[in-house]
Amino acid sequence: MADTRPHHHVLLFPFMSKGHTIPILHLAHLLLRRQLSVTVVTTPSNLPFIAQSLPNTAASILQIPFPSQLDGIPAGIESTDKLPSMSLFPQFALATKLMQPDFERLVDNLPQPVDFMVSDSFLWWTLESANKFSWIKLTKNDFERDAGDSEIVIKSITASKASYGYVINSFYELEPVFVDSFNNVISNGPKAWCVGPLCLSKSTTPVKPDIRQKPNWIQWLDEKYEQKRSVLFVAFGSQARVSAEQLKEISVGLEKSNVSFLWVTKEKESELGDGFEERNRGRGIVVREWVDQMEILNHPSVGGFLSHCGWNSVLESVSAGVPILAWPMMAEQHLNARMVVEELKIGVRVETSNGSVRGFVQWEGLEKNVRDLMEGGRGEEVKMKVKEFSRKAREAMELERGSSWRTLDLLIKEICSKET
Ligand SMILES: O=c1ccn([C@@H]2O[C@H](COP(=O)(O)OP(=O)(O)O[C@H]3O[C@H](CO)[C@@H](O)[C@H](O)[C@H]3O)[C@@H](O)[C@H]2O)c(=O)[nH]1
Repeated sequence: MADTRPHHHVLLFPFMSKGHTIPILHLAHLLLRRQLSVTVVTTPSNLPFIAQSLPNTAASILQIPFPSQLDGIPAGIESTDKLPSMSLFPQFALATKLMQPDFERLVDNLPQPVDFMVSDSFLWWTLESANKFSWIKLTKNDFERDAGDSEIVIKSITASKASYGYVINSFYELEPVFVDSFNNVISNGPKAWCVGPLCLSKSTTPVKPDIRQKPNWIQWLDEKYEQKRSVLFVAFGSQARVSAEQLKEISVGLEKSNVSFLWVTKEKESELGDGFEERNRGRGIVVREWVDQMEILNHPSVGGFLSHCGWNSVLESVSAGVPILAWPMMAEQHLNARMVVEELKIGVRVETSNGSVRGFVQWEGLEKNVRDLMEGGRGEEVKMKVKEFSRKAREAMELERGSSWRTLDLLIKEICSKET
């Protein structure tokens, strides 16, 4: 007999920041593949990005307005990567609380009851909403070291600690010691559930053949592959802002290194140094559009990643088996970089002129580090190690057998059996 039980319904509410939204959308794919009903809540300007990331799926995407007339936040900005300055981040995050009445109204009117919600700890107030509806809330654990004891961090941590569990975008085999000690020693409350890397969440069986025109940077990478050139991919995520002085050092360092590079940046040519692109034509390419970073990292010509160590970028590089040149800039990226270089040994770290982890990076040091990664030296060692973790990442996500797949199954089972 056909199974006529209603599918469990999950509500996802990503924070309005690309680096926070993307992994939750990957989680949506994993839930949809298990036949769960998925509803994603967002704001009008963020809706197209979400819809584009969940094409041809049964997910429903609902919107609530983003608060207007906020002090210091220009009208129309609904995502942190569009903020004129990252110093406005706390105001932006705190303002999301104004969405609470609309959010609760939306939930009240959903056609299907919600079994559980996964939201972001920066939307700390959703825990309060969840409790009003007697829900169980899951959050991801994200400590912002730089933010110290700011109001938003305190709210976020308080809500996380009171949640049912932490959905962690990682896999057990990447950091078993940390997962075990967190679950068995550190946390006497919510447990960490490693269900990633979420960037590997989509089924590998293509639904239909890829008939799109390849973007010009992928065609460029194809050429480099034919020329047997190994390419350094350079990208600093969706939020990090690099100072004008630092940009110049990067462009000089890349130019002097003689290494092929693909640099994704929003900066104009004048910021990188006049004539930079012309002088490096053939050897390097600068891309100012939104790219498919996973597609680039998985291209066979990409041999290294100069990264700010945003956690998504780290996991994407691990999944693709690409070693990292770690240049942490803000938030928890310094911790991630230590993990990459010192614990996992899948990357090297950029040298700063004064030896401090937050110091200025001069082109001479960068040139040396780039060569070290791309032309042997430490490169070979870290390359072998990252390939090993890439294999383990894929195994963790294997249908029904992988550790992350099974962890998510267990989590769903545990929550859905509790509420009856
Ligand atoms: O042109 C682009 C630019 C970015 N990305 C994607 O955007 C995401 C960027 O995420 P991440 O590498 O984590 O960087 P941030 O956006 O800077 O991430 C923020 O959120 C992360 C997760 O909480 C934190 O680890 C970081 O410190 C914080 O800066 C990744 O999935 C990239 O693949 C693209 O696909 N195309």
